[in-house]
Amino acid sequence: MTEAYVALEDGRVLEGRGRAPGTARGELVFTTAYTGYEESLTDPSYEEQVLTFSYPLIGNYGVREERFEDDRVHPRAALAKEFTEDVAEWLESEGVPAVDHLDTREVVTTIRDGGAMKCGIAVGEDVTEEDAKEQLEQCEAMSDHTEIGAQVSVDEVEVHGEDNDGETVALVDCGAKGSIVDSLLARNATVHVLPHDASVADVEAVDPDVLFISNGPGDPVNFEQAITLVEEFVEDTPVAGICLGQQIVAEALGGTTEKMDFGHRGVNQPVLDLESGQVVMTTQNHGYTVAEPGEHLEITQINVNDDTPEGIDGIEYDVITRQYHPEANPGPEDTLDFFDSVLAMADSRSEQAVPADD
Ligand SMILES: NC(=O)CC[C@H](N)C(=O)O
Repeated sequence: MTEAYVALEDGRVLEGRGRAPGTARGELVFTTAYTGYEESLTDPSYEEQVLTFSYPLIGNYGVREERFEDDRVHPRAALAKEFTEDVAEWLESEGVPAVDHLDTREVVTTIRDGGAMKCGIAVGEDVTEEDAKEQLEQCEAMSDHTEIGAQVSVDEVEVHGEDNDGETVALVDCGAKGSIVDSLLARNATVHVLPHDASVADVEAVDPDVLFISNGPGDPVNFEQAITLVEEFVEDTPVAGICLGQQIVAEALGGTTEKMDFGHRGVNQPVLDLESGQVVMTTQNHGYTVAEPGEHLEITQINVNDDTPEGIDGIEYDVITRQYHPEANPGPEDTLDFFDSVLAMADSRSEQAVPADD
Protein backbone atom coordinates (compact mmCIF):
# COMPACT_ATOMS: atom_id res chain seq x y z
CA MET A 1 0.00 0.00 0.00
CA THR A 2 1.12 3.55 -0.69
CA GLU A 3 2.53 5.50 2.21
CA ALA A 4 0.63 8.65 3.21
CA TYR A 5 1.60 11.24 5.83
CA VAL A 6 -0.02 14.45 6.99
CA ALA A 7 2.30 16.68 9.07
CA LEU A 8 0.43 19.16 11.26
CA GLU A 9 1.65 22.49 12.61
CA ASP A 10 1.14 21.18 16.17
CA GLY A 11 4.00 18.73 15.59
CA ARG A 12 1.97 15.56 14.98
CA VAL A 13 2.25 13.46 11.85
CA LEU A 14 -0.87 11.48 10.91
CA GLU A 15 -0.59 8.33 8.87
CA GLY A 16 -3.31 7.27 6.44
CA ARG A 17 -3.91 5.38 3.21
CA GLY A 18 -2.59 6.97 0.04
CA ARG A 19 -5.32 7.35 -2.61
CA ALA A 20 -3.66 9.80 -5.01
CA PRO A 21 0.11 10.37 -5.00
CA GLY A 22 2.11 13.57 -4.66
CA THR A 23 3.31 16.12 -2.18
CA ALA A 24 1.40 19.25 -1.16
CA ARG A 25 1.06 21.90 1.51
CA GLY A 26 -1.65 24.33 2.52
CA GLU A 27 -3.91 25.59 5.27
CA LEU A 28 -5.77 22.67 6.80
CA VAL A 29 -9.54 23.30 6.88
CA PHE A 30 -12.65 21.15 7.14
CA THR A 31 -16.11 21.14 5.62
CA THR A 32 -19.09 19.50 7.27
CA ALA A 33 -21.00 19.23 3.97
CA TYR A 34 -22.39 15.72 3.51
CA THR A 35 -22.96 16.12 -0.24
CA GLY A 36 -21.42 18.29 -2.90
CA TYR A 37 -17.86 16.97 -2.90
CA GLU A 38 -17.49 17.69 -6.64
CA GLU A 39 -18.61 21.30 -6.18
CA SER A 40 -16.39 21.82 -3.12
CA LEU A 41 -13.33 20.27 -4.76
CA THR A 42 -13.73 22.57 -7.79
CA ASP A 43 -14.52 25.74 -5.79
CA PRO A 44 -11.69 28.26 -6.41
CA SER A 45 -12.13 29.59 -2.86
CA TYR A 46 -10.29 26.44 -1.65
CA GLU A 47 -7.07 27.39 -3.50
CA GLU A 48 -3.96 26.88 -1.28
CA GLN A 49 -5.97 24.90 1.32
CA VAL A 50 -6.06 21.23 2.23
CA LEU A 51 -9.68 20.17 2.48
CA THR A 52 -10.79 17.65 5.09
CA PHE A 53 -14.27 16.17 4.69
CA SER A 54 -15.86 15.46 8.06
CA TYR A 55 -18.60 13.37 6.42
CA PRO A 56 -17.13 9.85 6.38
CA LEU A 57 -17.83 8.51 2.88
CA ILE A 58 -16.97 10.80 -0.01
CA GLY A 59 -17.85 9.83 -3.56
CA ASN A 60 -20.93 7.65 -3.21
CA TYR A 61 -22.74 9.15 -6.21
CA GLY A 62 -19.78 9.30 -8.60
CA VAL A 63 -17.99 12.17 -10.28
CA ARG A 64 -19.80 14.17 -12.97
CA GLU A 65 -18.33 17.17 -14.74
CA GLU A 66 -21.64 19.00 -14.97
CA ARG A 67 -21.47 19.46 -11.23
CA PHE A 68 -18.04 21.14 -11.33
CA GLU A 69 -17.75 24.82 -10.35
CA ASP A 70 -14.53 25.34 -12.32
CA ASP A 71 -12.33 23.42 -14.75
CA ARG A 72 -9.90 22.11 -12.13
CA VAL A 73 -9.59 20.95 -8.54
CA HIS A 74 -8.55 23.81 -6.24
CA PRO A 75 -7.64 22.40 -2.81
CA ARG A 76 -3.95 21.39 -2.74
CA ALA A 77 -4.90 18.01 -1.25
CA ALA A 78 -7.98 16.22 0.08
CA LEU A 79 -8.45 14.18 3.27
CA ALA A 80 -11.32 11.90 4.27
CA LYS A 81 -12.26 8.83 6.24
CA GLU A 82 -13.00 7.03 2.97
CA PHE A 83 -12.85 8.15 -0.67
CA THR A 84 -14.54 5.99 -3.30
CA GLU A 85 -12.50 4.74 -6.24
CA ASP A 86 -14.16 7.34 -8.51
CA VAL A 87 -12.99 10.27 -6.41
CA ALA A 88 -9.51 8.79 -5.86
CA GLU A 89 -9.07 8.33 -9.62
CA TRP A 90 -10.32 11.82 -10.34
CA LEU A 91 -7.92 13.40 -7.83
CA GLU A 92 -5.04 11.32 -9.16
CA SER A 93 -5.80 12.43 -12.73
CA GLU A 94 -5.76 16.05 -11.48
CA GLY A 95 -2.42 15.53 -9.68
CA VAL A 96 -4.00 16.35 -6.32
CA PRO A 97 -2.79 14.14 -3.45
CA ALA A 98 -5.52 12.36 -1.49
CA VAL A 99 -5.34 10.52 1.83
CA ASP A 100 -8.07 8.48 3.51
CA HIS A 101 -8.41 6.03 6.42
CA LEU A 102 -7.73 9.04 8.63
CA ASP A 103 -9.53 9.72 11.89
CA THR A 104 -11.20 12.83 10.49
CA ARG A 105 -13.08 13.49 13.77
CA GLU A 106 -9.70 13.97 15.37
CA VAL A 107 -8.57 16.25 12.52
CA VAL A 108 -11.74 18.35 12.91
CA THR A 109 -11.43 18.70 16.69
CA THR A 110 -7.74 19.57 16.27
CA ILE A 111 -8.67 22.41 13.89
CA ARG A 112 -11.56 23.53 16.10
CA ASP A 113 -9.33 23.67 19.17
CA GLY A 114 -6.12 24.93 17.56
CA GLY A 115 -7.56 26.97 14.67
CA ALA A 116 -6.92 26.49 10.97
CA MET A 117 -3.28 25.42 10.72
CA LYS A 118 -0.62 24.75 8.11
CA CYS A 119 0.02 21.18 7.02
CA GLY A 120 2.30 19.19 4.73
CA ILE A 121 1.29 16.06 2.81
CA ALA A 122 3.34 13.30 1.23
CA VAL A 123 1.77 10.34 -0.57
CA GLY A 124 3.59 7.71 -2.64
CA GLU A 125 5.49 4.41 -2.72
CA ASP A 126 8.66 5.71 -1.12
CA VAL A 127 7.68 8.83 0.80
CA THR A 128 8.55 9.31 4.47
CA GLU A 129 7.29 11.39 7.39
CA GLU A 130 10.21 13.72 6.66
CA ASP A 131 8.79 14.51 3.21
CA ALA A 132 5.51 15.63 4.79
CA LYS A 133 7.39 17.70 7.40
CA GLU A 134 9.46 19.35 4.66
CA GLN A 135 6.25 20.38 2.91
CA LEU A 136 4.96 21.80 6.18
CA GLU A 137 8.13 23.85 6.62
CA GLN A 138 7.65 25.41 3.19
CA CYS A 139 3.98 26.16 3.78
CA GLU A 140 3.02 29.84 3.66
CA ALA A 141 0.26 31.38 5.75
CA MET A 142 -2.96 32.06 3.81
CA SER A 143 -2.55 35.85 4.08
CA ASP A 144 0.97 35.63 2.59
CA HIS A 145 -0.40 34.41 -0.74
CA THR A 146 -0.51 37.96 -2.08
CA GLU A 147 -0.82 36.92 -5.75
CA ILE A 148 -3.59 34.39 -5.19
CA GLY A 149 -6.05 36.34 -7.36
CA ALA A 150 -3.95 35.67 -10.46
CA GLN A 151 -4.04 31.92 -9.74
CA VAL A 152 -7.84 31.70 -9.92
CA SER A 153 -9.08 34.54 -12.15
CA VAL A 154 -9.73 34.68 -15.90
CA ASP A 155 -6.90 36.39 -17.83
CA GLU A 156 -9.18 38.01 -20.38
CA VAL A 157 -12.71 39.35 -20.27
CA GLU A 158 -15.37 36.70 -20.97
CA VAL A 159 -18.92 37.64 -21.92
CA HIS A 160 -21.82 35.30 -21.18
CA GLY A 161 -25.46 35.74 -22.21
CA GLU A 162 -24.77 38.39 -24.84
CA ASP A 163 -28.28 37.97 -26.28
CA ASN A 164 -30.01 38.32 -22.92
CA ASP A 165 -31.95 41.56 -22.54
CA GLY A 166 -31.76 41.92 -18.76
CA GLU A 167 -29.22 43.80 -16.64
CA THR A 168 -25.54 44.08 -17.53
CA VAL A 169 -23.30 42.72 -14.77
CA ALA A 170 -19.56 43.36 -14.44
CA LEU A 171 -18.47 40.34 -12.40
CA VAL A 172 -14.95 40.84 -11.01
CA ASP A 173 -13.54 37.32 -11.00
CA CYS A 174 -11.55 36.83 -7.82
CA GLY A 175 -12.14 33.06 -8.17
CA ALA A 176 -15.82 33.01 -9.13
CA LYS A 177 -17.83 29.80 -8.90
CA GLY A 178 -19.57 28.87 -12.15
CA SER A 179 -22.91 28.82 -10.35
CA ILE A 180 -22.75 32.57 -9.72
CA VAL A 181 -22.56 33.20 -13.47
CA ASP A 182 -25.31 30.61 -14.06
CA SER A 183 -27.59 32.20 -11.43
CA LEU A 184 -27.26 35.58 -13.16
CA LEU A 185 -27.77 34.13 -16.65
CA ALA A 186 -30.89 32.30 -15.44
CA ARG A 187 -32.26 35.76 -14.59
CA ASN A 188 -31.64 37.08 -18.09
CA ALA A 189 -28.52 39.11 -17.24
CA THR A 190 -25.53 39.60 -19.52
CA VAL A 191 -22.42 38.81 -17.50
CA HIS A 192 -19.01 40.28 -18.30
CA VAL A 193 -16.47 38.29 -16.30
CA LEU A 194 -13.48 40.58 -15.68
CA PRO A 195 -10.00 39.65 -14.41
CA HIS A 196 -9.39 40.24 -10.68
CA ASP A 197 -7.09 43.16 -11.55
CA ALA A 198 -9.41 44.84 -14.07
CA SER A 199 -8.87 48.59 -14.36
CA VAL A 200 -11.42 51.36 -13.88
CA ALA A 201 -11.40 51.77 -17.68
CA ASP A 202 -12.14 48.05 -18.14
CA VAL A 203 -15.26 48.40 -15.98
CA GLU A 204 -16.25 51.66 -17.69
CA ALA A 205 -16.03 49.86 -21.03
CA VAL A 206 -18.72 47.45 -19.81
CA ASP A 207 -20.90 50.29 -18.46
CA PRO A 208 -22.51 47.85 -16.03
CA ASP A 209 -25.83 48.14 -14.22
CA VAL A 210 -24.14 46.45 -11.26
CA LEU A 211 -20.54 45.85 -10.20
CA PHE A 212 -20.44 42.37 -8.67
CA ILE A 213 -17.41 41.14 -6.69
CA SER A 214 -17.13 37.35 -6.64
CA ASN A 215 -16.10 34.82 -4.04
CA GLY A 216 -12.44 33.82 -3.95
CA PRO A 217 -9.60 32.40 -1.85
CA GLY A 218 -7.47 33.92 0.87
CA ASP A 219 -7.24 37.29 2.55
CA PRO A 220 -9.43 40.05 1.07
CA VAL A 221 -6.69 42.67 1.57
CA ASN A 222 -4.70 40.88 -1.14
CA PHE A 223 -7.32 41.94 -3.71
CA GLU A 224 -6.24 45.58 -3.88
CA GLN A 225 -7.57 46.34 -7.34
CA ALA A 226 -11.05 44.96 -6.60
CA ILE A 227 -11.09 47.16 -3.48
CA THR A 228 -10.18 50.16 -5.65
CA LEU A 229 -12.96 49.36 -8.12
CA VAL A 230 -15.58 49.39 -5.35
CA GLU A 231 -14.24 52.72 -4.05
CA GLU A 232 -14.33 54.20 -7.56
CA PHE A 233 -17.77 53.01 -8.65
CA VAL A 234 -19.92 52.84 -5.53
CA GLU A 235 -21.27 56.39 -5.81
CA ASP A 236 -22.73 55.84 -9.28
CA THR A 237 -23.10 52.09 -9.74
CA PRO A 238 -24.87 49.51 -7.55
CA VAL A 239 -22.41 47.06 -5.97
CA ALA A 240 -22.98 43.43 -4.95
CA GLY A 241 -20.68 40.82 -3.48
CA ILE A 242 -20.58 37.21 -2.36
CA CYS A 243 -18.25 35.89 0.35
CA LEU A 244 -14.81 37.36 -0.49
CA GLY A 245 -16.90 39.98 -2.32
CA GLN A 246 -18.59 41.04 0.93
CA GLN A 247 -15.18 41.32 2.61
CA ILE A 248 -13.74 43.39 -0.29
CA VAL A 249 -16.74 45.74 -0.19
CA ALA A 250 -16.25 46.25 3.55
CA GLU A 251 -12.51 46.93 3.09
CA ALA A 252 -13.33 49.45 0.34
CA LEU A 253 -15.95 51.38 2.29
CA GLY A 254 -14.20 51.96 5.61
CA GLY A 255 -14.85 48.60 7.29
CA THR A 256 -12.33 46.01 8.44
CA THR A 257 -11.89 42.24 8.06
CA GLU A 258 -10.14 39.63 10.18
CA LYS A 259 -9.21 35.97 10.11
CA MET A 260 -11.52 33.62 12.01
CA ASP A 261 -10.24 30.79 14.20
CA PHE A 262 -11.40 28.00 11.90
CA GLY A 263 -14.01 29.59 9.63
CA HIS A 264 -17.36 28.30 8.38
CA ARG A 265 -17.41 25.51 5.82
CA GLY A 266 -20.53 23.45 5.30
CA VAL A 267 -24.08 23.48 4.00
CA ASN A 268 -26.11 24.01 7.17
CA GLN A 269 -24.98 27.35 8.56
CA PRO A 270 -28.03 29.13 10.04
CA VAL A 271 -28.41 32.81 9.18
CA LEU A 272 -30.85 35.24 10.84
CA ASP A 273 -32.32 38.12 8.86
CA LEU A 274 -32.48 40.95 11.40
CA GLU A 275 -35.45 42.70 9.81
CA SER A 276 -37.79 39.76 9.12
CA GLY A 277 -36.63 37.52 11.98
CA GLN A 278 -36.46 34.64 9.51
CA VAL A 279 -33.68 32.04 9.74
CA VAL A 280 -32.39 30.39 6.56
CA MET A 281 -29.92 27.57 6.01
CA THR A 282 -26.87 28.53 3.99
CA THR A 283 -23.79 27.15 2.29
CA GLN A 284 -20.53 28.62 3.51
CA ASN A 285 -16.83 28.41 2.82
CA HIS A 286 -14.80 31.16 4.40
CA GLY A 287 -11.96 31.71 6.86
CA TYR A 288 -12.08 35.52 7.04
CA THR A 289 -14.97 37.71 8.13
CA VAL A 290 -16.02 41.34 8.26
CA ALA A 291 -14.99 42.60 11.71
CA GLU A 292 -16.42 46.14 11.47
CA PRO A 293 -18.68 47.24 8.61
CA GLY A 294 -17.70 50.93 8.87
CA GLU A 295 -19.99 53.95 8.71
CA HIS A 296 -21.31 53.42 5.15
CA LEU A 297 -22.59 49.87 5.65
CA GLU A 298 -25.08 48.20 7.97
CA ILE A 299 -25.30 44.56 8.97
CA THR A 300 -28.68 43.09 7.96
CA GLN A 301 -28.08 39.38 8.60
CA ILE A 302 -25.98 37.50 11.16
CA ASN A 303 -24.80 33.94 11.75
CA VAL A 304 -26.93 32.31 14.45
CA ASN A 305 -23.96 30.35 15.84
CA ASP A 306 -21.47 33.17 16.33
CA ASP A 307 -23.19 36.47 15.37
CA THR A 308 -20.70 37.22 12.56
CA PRO A 309 -22.02 39.43 9.70
CA GLU A 310 -23.74 37.43 6.95
CA GLY A 311 -25.56 40.15 5.03
CA ILE A 312 -24.63 43.80 4.54
CA ASP A 313 -26.47 46.74 2.93
CA GLY A 314 -25.22 50.17 1.97
CA ILE A 315 -26.57 53.04 4.07
CA GLU A 316 -26.32 55.82 1.47
CA TYR A 317 -25.12 53.64 -1.45
CA ASP A 318 -26.83 50.85 -3.41
CA VAL A 319 -24.88 47.92 -1.97
CA ILE A 320 -25.90 44.38 -1.01
CA THR A 321 -23.53 41.58 -0.09
CA ARG A 322 -23.68 38.12 1.44
CA GLN A 323 -20.98 36.23 3.36
CA TYR A 324 -22.62 32.90 2.48
CA HIS A 325 -23.15 31.41 -0.97
CA PRO A 326 -26.70 32.13 -2.25
CA GLU A 327 -25.86 30.21 -5.44
CA ALA A 328 -25.67 26.99 -3.35
CA ASN A 329 -23.90 24.17 -5.22
CA PRO A 330 -23.45 22.47 -2.92
CA GLY A 331 -26.18 23.06 -0.39
CA PRO A 332 -29.63 24.55 0.13
CA GLU A 333 -31.25 26.94 -2.32
CA ASP A 334 -33.09 28.96 0.36
CA THR A 335 -31.29 32.17 -0.55
CA LEU A 336 -31.28 32.15 -4.37
CA ASP A 337 -33.51 35.25 -4.25
CA PHE A 338 -30.36 37.25 -3.45
CA PHE A 339 -29.77 37.34 -7.21
CA ASP A 340 -33.27 38.76 -7.77
CA SER A 341 -32.53 41.47 -5.20
CA VAL A 342 -29.20 42.33 -6.85
CA LEU A 343 -30.77 42.62 -10.29
CA ALA A 344 -33.74 44.60 -8.94
CA MET A 345 -31.25 47.02 -7.34
CA ALA A 346 -29.45 47.30 -10.68
CA ASP A 347 -32.72 47.78 -12.54
CA SER A 348 -34.00 50.55 -10.29
CA ARG A 349 -30.73 52.41 -10.77
CA SER A 350 -30.78 52.03 -14.57
CA GLU A 351 -34.40 53.31 -14.65
CA GLN A 352 -33.39 56.41 -12.67
CA ALA A 353 -30.64 57.00 -15.21
CA VAL A 354 -33.14 57.33 -18.11
CA PRO A 355 -33.79 61.04 -18.67
CA ALA A 356 -37.44 62.11 -18.28
CA ASP A 357 -39.32 62.85 -21.54
CA ASP A 358 -40.81 66.14 -20.43
N1 LIG B 1 -15.74 31.58 -0.43
C1 LIG B 1 -15.05 32.69 -0.35
O1 LIG B 1 -15.21 33.63 -1.12
C2 LIG B 1 -14.00 32.77 0.71
C3 LIG B 1 -13.66 34.16 1.10
C4 LIG B 1 -12.31 34.32 1.78
N2 LIG B 1 -11.27 33.82 0.96
C5 LIG B 1 -12.32 33.63 3.11
O2 LIG B 1 -11.72 32.59 3.28
O3 LIG B 1 -12.95 34.13 4.00
